[in-house]
Amino acid sequence: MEILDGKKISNQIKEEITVEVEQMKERGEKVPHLAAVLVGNDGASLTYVGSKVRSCKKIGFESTLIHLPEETTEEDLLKQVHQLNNDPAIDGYIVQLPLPKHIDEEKVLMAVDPDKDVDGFHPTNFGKMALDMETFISATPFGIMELLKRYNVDTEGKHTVVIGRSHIVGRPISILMSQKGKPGNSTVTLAHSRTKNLKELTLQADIVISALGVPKFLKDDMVKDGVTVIDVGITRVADDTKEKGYYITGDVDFESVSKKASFITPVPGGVGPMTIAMLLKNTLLARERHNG
Ligand SMILES: Nc1nc(=O)c2c([nH]1)NC[C@@H]1CN(c3ccc(C(=O)N[C@@H](CCC(=O)O)C(=O)O)cc3)C=[N+]21
Repeated sequence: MEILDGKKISNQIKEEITVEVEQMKERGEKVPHLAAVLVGNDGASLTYVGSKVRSCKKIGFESTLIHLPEETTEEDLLKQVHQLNNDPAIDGYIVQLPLPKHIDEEKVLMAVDPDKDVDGFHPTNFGKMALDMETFISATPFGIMELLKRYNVDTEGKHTVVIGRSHIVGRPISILMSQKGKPGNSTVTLAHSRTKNLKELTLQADIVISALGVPKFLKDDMVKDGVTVIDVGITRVADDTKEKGYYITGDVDFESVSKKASFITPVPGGVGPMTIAMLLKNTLLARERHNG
């Protein structure tokens, strides 16, 4: 069994980006500038956005955090989005999800300039991704593909079962895994909450990608020997004995499933840190495009 060490690989990627940023500086070019918009005070969102900003500092990017109150109106948020679209100093930005209930997420994501959409959530970028065109690929699926690539996990002709059909993980990763390329060329089954024979499917899977958000959902009796398991679920479980008041767990019952797996991602330290690294990678690509 080999651990797909997202923490380690994400640090490698960040080091690679740091070198590129230094070269940009030497050429007298502007360095990448990432902005993040956060509405409200969701604990997990604060952690992620904080971690993105810290990473920017570490690798030499400029960063801007726009923290708006929970009561921000949709209109005001859209104004902020247009401001970012029109600000030549900003290469790319993200609007952290989830947004408060009174704001129409789709409307906001549609307003983001596709050329600055380093999350790859805009329909233009999602469409390009689905059509094998060069574009910003959403950070989480991009991170999973990069992890498989760097560990040389063989996906060619293998059966991949994706659990979860979200727009930001399940749907795009099902497309990427089926595309031509390495990694890729996989036969994909996209399972979700209405799937009836899930266990039957996962037992056939060479690769299981779980993006469900249900702690310890995937058990060892649901997978075959030698399976590759990618755990995208990150759930905070309240626990007073922990310093932070919670612990983090994935969709996978790691202890039992890892005994059968040939490759497996841990939580924390797997897909999460890769997501941040690939967001930075997309921002670097945005800057390179703007530099021409
Ligand atoms: N516009 C937008 N883009 C996103 O990419 C986006 C988003 N909204 N909303 C929420 C999800 C989730 N997400 C994570 C990023 C890093 C970790 C991460 O670094 N996790 C650490 C643990 C961090 C912790 O302590 O909670 C780990 O798995 O090791 C997790 C999850 C990005 N997302």
